[in-house]
Amino acid sequence: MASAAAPTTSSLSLAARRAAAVGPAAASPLRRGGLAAGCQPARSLAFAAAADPRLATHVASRCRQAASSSSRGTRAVATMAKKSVGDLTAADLEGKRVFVRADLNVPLDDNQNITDDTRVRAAIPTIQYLIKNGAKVILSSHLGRPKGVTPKFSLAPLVPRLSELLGIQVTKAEDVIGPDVEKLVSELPNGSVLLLENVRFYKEEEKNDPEFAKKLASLADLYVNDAFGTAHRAHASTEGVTKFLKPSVAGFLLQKELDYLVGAVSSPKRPFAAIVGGSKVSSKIGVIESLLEKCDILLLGGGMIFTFYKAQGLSVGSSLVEEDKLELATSLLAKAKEKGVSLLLPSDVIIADKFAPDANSQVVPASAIPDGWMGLDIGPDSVASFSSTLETTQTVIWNGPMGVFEFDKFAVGTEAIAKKLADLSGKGVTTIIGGGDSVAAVEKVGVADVMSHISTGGGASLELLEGKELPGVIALDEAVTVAV
Ligand SMILES: Nc1ncnc2c1ncn2[C@@H]1O[C@H](COP(=O)(O)OP(=O)(O)O)[C@@H](O)[C@H]1O
Ligand SMILES: O=C(OP(=O)(O)O)[C@H](O)COP(=O)(O)O
Repeated sequence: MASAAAPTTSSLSLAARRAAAVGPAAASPLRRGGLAAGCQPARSLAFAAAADPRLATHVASRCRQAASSSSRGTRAVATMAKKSVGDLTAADLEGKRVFVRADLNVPLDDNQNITDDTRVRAAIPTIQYLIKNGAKVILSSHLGRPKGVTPKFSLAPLVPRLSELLGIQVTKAEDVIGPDVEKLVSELPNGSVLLLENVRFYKEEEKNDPEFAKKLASLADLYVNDAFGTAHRAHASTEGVTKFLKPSVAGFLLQKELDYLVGAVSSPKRPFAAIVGGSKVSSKIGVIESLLEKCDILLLGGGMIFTFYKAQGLSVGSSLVEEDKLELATSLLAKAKEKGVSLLLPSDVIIADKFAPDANSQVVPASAIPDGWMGLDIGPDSVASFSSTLETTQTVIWNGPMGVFEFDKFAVGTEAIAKKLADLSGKGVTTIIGGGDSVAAVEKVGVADVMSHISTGGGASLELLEGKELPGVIALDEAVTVAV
């Protein structure tokens, strides 16, 4: 946009105002804490506003500050901000067929009962907004990784829960495309929902086949992507379809995820601590390197610490070690030093004589792991020092458990960190749980509700934290900015 005057984020303020009109339904059910008060990037501001109307006023004001404080910053708005479903009014939506891609990939038990409905609940605000504005919602998702049509991966078990949460009867199609689906779509009244069958029953979905994407698009007038958990996949229903449907906009859940995982992490309230755990350093290299650019404190736990210990010349017994990553571990330690990041490794560990829930265990200093024993959790001194370090922070992001938390005996460190973050969240610290096993740990402890943000995407959140762009986000329309 060529203008001598600095562009402002007027469109974001508009988004904020429109989001405010959405009402409480637009607030994500996952959101419990407040947004970081630190200077957020403008994209995050827009997303915060749309995802949570309570933030609208704050966001509009922050957007003005961002616009006036830095023309460089506002250029970033123009290139990064995505158009939001909250930008669409009843005039845009009434009677329109809206293709909504959600991530309803929920766990089912042997009787096809949903065992964790988090993703269903997280999808509701966007659908509710569309229904209330008179749209005809064509809802699409995958479930599992079926190879062709597989009855156990049908989306049928989602219908009762969706209907209950939305307060209307959701209709289900037996297919994804084709004449029967087209007929059902043509019969949809305003403010109704048609759930398509598992989009991965067509191999063309994962191949991002343009003809298949075109057929999906032909069902609708416009597109909303709210499938954060699948936004790192360039599939027909997440990326391909945007080439045939305009506008293509972000849903409220997608916005909220980006708000926290990009916004709060890029411009955090400081001190900003990252806790990274999990099994292997190799699967977290990207995220550690990226976080070292942003955080003040990095706490490491989980199986990866033994590669760091060994790189420092300590004996690690039969703990998990990636021999080919010893140099990398050394260079990450050096990078932390160079960046002035305070990197903490556990000072003690809980070791086991075998990898089993009933293994014999003992607590030893990190420097004294005997041969034949393996470290499966961080020890009590480490929990205490990690906790007191976390006390000093204002923003914490956590990805990966501190130990083998699936075994009760070695879940203590992970559970203690989960409780500490819950405690900090209650004191106003922004706490972000970045998907995957850390979410399972937080849920196991029963403190999920108090965290500022719990991501609904494991792989997607990891890619975002690594600084990667997600195809499902990139493909969406840019928010319009205007010069004043
Ligand atoms: N000390 C350890 N030794 C072996 N495995 C571990 C250890 N600590 C944690 N793990 C395992 O790491 C796994 C999670 O790793 P990862 O997939 O990288 O994390 P996330 O899913 O949070 O991204 C868990 O299954 C856990 O049992
Ligand atoms: O569950 C999902 O990802 P996650 O296990 O990384 O959170 C998403 O629904 C994506 O599924 P996929 O990894 O089969 O593409």
